[in-house]
Amino acid sequence: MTVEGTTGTVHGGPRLPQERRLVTEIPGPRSRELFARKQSAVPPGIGTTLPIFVTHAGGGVVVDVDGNSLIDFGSGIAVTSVGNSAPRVVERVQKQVADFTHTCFMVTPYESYVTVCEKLNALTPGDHDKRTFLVNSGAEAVENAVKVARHATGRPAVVVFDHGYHGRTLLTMTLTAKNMPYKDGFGPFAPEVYRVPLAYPFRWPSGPENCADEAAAQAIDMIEKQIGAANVAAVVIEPIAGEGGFIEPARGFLPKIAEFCRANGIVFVADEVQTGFARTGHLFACEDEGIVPDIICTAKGIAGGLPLAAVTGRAELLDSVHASGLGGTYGGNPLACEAALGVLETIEQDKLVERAAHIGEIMLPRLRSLQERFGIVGDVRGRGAMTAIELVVPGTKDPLPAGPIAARCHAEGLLVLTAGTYGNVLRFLPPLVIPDHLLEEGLSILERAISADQSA
Ligand SMILES: Cc1ncc(COP(=O)(O)O)c(CNCCCC(=O)O)c1O
Repeated sequence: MTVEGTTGTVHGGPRLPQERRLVTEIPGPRSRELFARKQSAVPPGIGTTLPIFVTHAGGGVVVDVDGNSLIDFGSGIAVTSVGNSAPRVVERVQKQVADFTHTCFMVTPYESYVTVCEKLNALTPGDHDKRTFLVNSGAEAVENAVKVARHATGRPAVVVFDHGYHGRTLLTMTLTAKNMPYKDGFGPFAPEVYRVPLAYPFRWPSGPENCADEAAAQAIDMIEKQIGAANVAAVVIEPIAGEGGFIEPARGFLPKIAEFCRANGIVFVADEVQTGFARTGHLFACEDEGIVPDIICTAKGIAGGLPLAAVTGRAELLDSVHASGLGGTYGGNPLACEAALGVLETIEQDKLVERAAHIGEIMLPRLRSLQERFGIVGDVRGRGAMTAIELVVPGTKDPLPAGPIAARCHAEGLLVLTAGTYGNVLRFLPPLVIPDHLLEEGLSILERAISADQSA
């Protein structure tokens, strides 16, 4: 079956009508009832971007309990890249769930775990000998990457960057930059974590042209003078900062940092939890500047919604850990492993890397036209199906909250997410299988939301 607007034949394809359909206000009455129950059962610390309660999802839409069909520009935060309930994922998981649901790979292993690791060892950047092990979340993957780096190097320090996001566990919360909502009140934090500047072109003081060289020089100087390069186990960086605001580091920055790590025996850890698995128009975002990380952490898009994450790295690093020094009960659950195999098949057979690049070719020009028309659009950035606009007071770099425009989009049936250290970024993460007509319709809703905001 070919889904209109895709670059290939989408296996099976979404079973839901690929349309925006509003039959009530957003959220509708049934969702409002359910939200009241949520408020009585779930603490408010678990936030809600858009309080519609979902019953179905697939292709480029989510359908709620009131019968509304909304355009999905969120993918569950960059997770359902191959589409919700993607056919190959469903087929594999349905068979697996009827065979066995869990044995704990450390107790009695099973083939699918090994197959996933073999594929990640082959597909991730670099042709060196690699090993992979599987965990349950992005934070757990980053935690374990740091454990391995410290164990392999015998060094304590970890270097991260302004605007970085790495998770909500004690260590990954410490690695994360933004205080509210991620860190406030949860200290004391983990020791031996140090933060250096990120090459943020839009906000670099001397302008984007000098950003890569100056930011790299400042970061390296801080490492050498304040930490000591010989004390650093790992540098952890996102090839595109996700929660921090879809910041593409100025070109040249990542290669300089990677070279510094190589020259000083520092483990370069690429956190591709949000950028991985075709999202940016490459299978992995590191490929864009030819970066070969020593360790790469992946999650989100890896298993189409099933909880899975992976740590893939140089064999000599991962093999340095003593027997049973790594692990966890559920890591590499068989259902999630089958889902991951379905995802990898779908990415390859439905040419979703090319599809992501195509989505970027549609979205970025439209976002740049918004920048030309509306002064509040201060920056347009991103790659493939991971793009964003940063909102500012016209003529300044002063942040404008993205929430009100996101709310206008939600009311019109477009699910969009915000991001950014300053809460002023609208980010766009559509499923890679979204049909072109829904992309176009979603962009038109965004344009109307910005225009209405300007008129308000
Ligand atoms: C780069 C990068 N590394 C690590 C993580 C953490 O991945 P987990 O699977 O959420 O633990 C993320 C998760 N990003 C979404 C966070 C949602 C929220 O908690 O508000 C990421 O983007």
